[in-house]
Amino acid sequence: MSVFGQTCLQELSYHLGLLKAKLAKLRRELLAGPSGGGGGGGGPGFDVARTGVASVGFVGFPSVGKSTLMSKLTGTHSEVAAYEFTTLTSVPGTLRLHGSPIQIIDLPGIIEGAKDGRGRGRQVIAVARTCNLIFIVLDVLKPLHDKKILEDELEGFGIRLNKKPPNITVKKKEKGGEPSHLSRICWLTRLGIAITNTVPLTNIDHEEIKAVLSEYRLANCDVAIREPGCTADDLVDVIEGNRVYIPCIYVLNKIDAISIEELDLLYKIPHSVPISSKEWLNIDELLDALWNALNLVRVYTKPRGLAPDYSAPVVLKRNKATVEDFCNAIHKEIAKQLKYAIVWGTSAKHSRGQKVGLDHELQDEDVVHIVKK
Ligand SMILES: Nc1nc2c(ncn2[C@@H]2O[C@H](COP(=O)(O)OP(=O)(O)OP(=O)(O)O)[C@@H](O)[C@H]2O)c(=O)[nH]1
Ligand SMILES: [K+]
Ligand SMILES: [Mg+2]
Repeated sequence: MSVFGQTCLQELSYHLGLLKAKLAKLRRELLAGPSGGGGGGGGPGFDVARTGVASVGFVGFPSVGKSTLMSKLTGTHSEVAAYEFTTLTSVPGTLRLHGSPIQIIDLPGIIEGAKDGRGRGRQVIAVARTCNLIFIVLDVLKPLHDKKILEDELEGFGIRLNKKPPNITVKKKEKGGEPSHLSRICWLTRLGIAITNTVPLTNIDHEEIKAVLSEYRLANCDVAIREPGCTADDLVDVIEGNRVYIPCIYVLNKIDAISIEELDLLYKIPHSVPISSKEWLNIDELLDALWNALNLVRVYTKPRGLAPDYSAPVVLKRNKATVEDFCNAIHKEIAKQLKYAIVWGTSAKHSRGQKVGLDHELQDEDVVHIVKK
């Protein structure tokens, strides 16, 4: 490629990075504006009293069958009707799955433009942001079109679906202040930026990185990228912070209204489960997917000389499942009184039980016996 071509490409990358960063900043300002934040878009936010070990929020267009599903799953009444916007506020219920109480939150339908204040969309998305799992409920007769719109609405509110936080760190260094607009060009030429990538970068280049950093006035910093697919949007996410990474299941409802051939095509959508909430079809698969996505760890307590109590597990989150977390879930004094614990199950080294301390990581269905000092 000619030197000229190379320079053009670099400039293009740079401008692209700049645009992405500017867009993210504008979006943040819009959300923080007078009608922004968790509330806005007319009326106060929904207050949901939290119960259970984890929560699942239902997001979808009106009349896709959210309330039908929620009512049947939990036995809690949530109005169902053929007209749109039947549900006007958040309606929580409890589903008991594998001995674990899980909060299911039915929400009003949202429409395109929800994140920008249309309808009660912002309140709905604000609740979804605090859930451990999101069900995007879709009508099988128009799933792909609606899916994209809903994803954009949630994205715009800082929610990242089925995604891990990007493996990028941006560390500010001490020296250097904010440049004025006039000195911007000189400033860019003497940037104190060090970029380290431990893997080849496929979706971002150094020009784009520099552009994003300059938009955020990060003149002196170390950037480390440790995964190949990172994009400028990922970098922006890391700098902006305030993003939430939530698993999502696409619930493709009303399969009773389509043919088997059409159903085969639907199965190709990643993270999706086709169901009929009205005819109660394929709900087992949905519950399995729900359980797996929540990534919970059930721990059974074993009192001295007795069999383990399998009816009431202590339920922990996968990355917060040490013996200490287990103790704290029972009573906040127990960890202090612990001499040691004996663990049986996947996390134990041998089947006759392993003696462990507070920092031992527990696995699903482990049995624990606490020995006090
Ligand atoms: N054919 C069919 N119809 C369904 C199914 N699930 C729900 N419906 C119907 O779809 C209509 C809307 O159901 P709702 O449960 O009120 O839908 P919603 O998503 O809660 O609606 P809003 O609260 O208005 O957003 C009702 O007439 C339901 O009977 C299904 O699996 N198959
Ligand atoms: K409805
Ligand atoms: Mg409803």
